[in-house]
Amino acid sequence: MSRTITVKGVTLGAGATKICVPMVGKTRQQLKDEAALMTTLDLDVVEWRVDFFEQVEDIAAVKEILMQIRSILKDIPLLFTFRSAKEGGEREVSTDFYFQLNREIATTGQVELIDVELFNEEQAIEELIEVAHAHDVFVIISNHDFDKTPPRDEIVARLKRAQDLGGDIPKIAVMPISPLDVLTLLEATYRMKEQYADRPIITMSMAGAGVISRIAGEVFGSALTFGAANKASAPGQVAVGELRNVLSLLHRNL
Ligand SMILES: O=C1C[C@@](O)(C(=O)O)C[C@@H](O)[C@@H]1O
Repeated sequence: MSRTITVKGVTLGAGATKICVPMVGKTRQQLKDEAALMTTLDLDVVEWRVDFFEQVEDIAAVKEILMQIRSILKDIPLLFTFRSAKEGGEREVSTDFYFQLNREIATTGQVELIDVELFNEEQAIEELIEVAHAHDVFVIISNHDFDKTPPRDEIVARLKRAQDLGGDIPKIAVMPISPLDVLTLLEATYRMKEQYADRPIITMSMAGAGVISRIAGEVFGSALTFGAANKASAPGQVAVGELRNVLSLLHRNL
């Protein structure tokens, strides 16, 4: 497995931490406007958080607007994410629908990456990865804890599990209760990167105290950070322009 992943000319896992900005529109019009806004920002990857879309349960409608988003974004790499309510997203759907949606989108040729949540049946995840890879789509395997920060070794274990399942990019987002929790996340990130990871990983500690983790990725080993345009998709995301300045500052001094 390669230590870096390159999508449409953007390399994750080498150099400065890259920036991903989520689109959180509810309606078709909002999504089209948001996609146009994305093309004006200094970002590397766009995430479509499809759980915000009011017609998400209609796969044909999702595909139709996806084509339009794709044509507006042109060559910007696109990550497709349905974030379930239990992991901080906007809604819950059946597991069958969740996998069907991801499977169908992975085969459209319109997205470069999909996000699949780790806490699902192993076989279903492996089957989805197979379909995605057959269509040259990379798979992020993610986990989110909006209530707390698990112990360091548990964070590392989840990232390892995502790697062992065959995810191209293991990812975890956790909530700090105290600033020490942010250190726990950073230490877990560094450990994973140094001792186990053979591919890029993404980690973040959320909310205000966690902001430091969203900018320090290049130091500790997180390949991608999420910044906000109009509306954040999770607590602690900083504005994309400011984010680039700080990431560049760190990069120049490393
Ligand atoms: O998983 C993540 C990370 C995130 O939760 C964050 O904390 O920045 C934001 C989500 O949109 C994305 O899917």
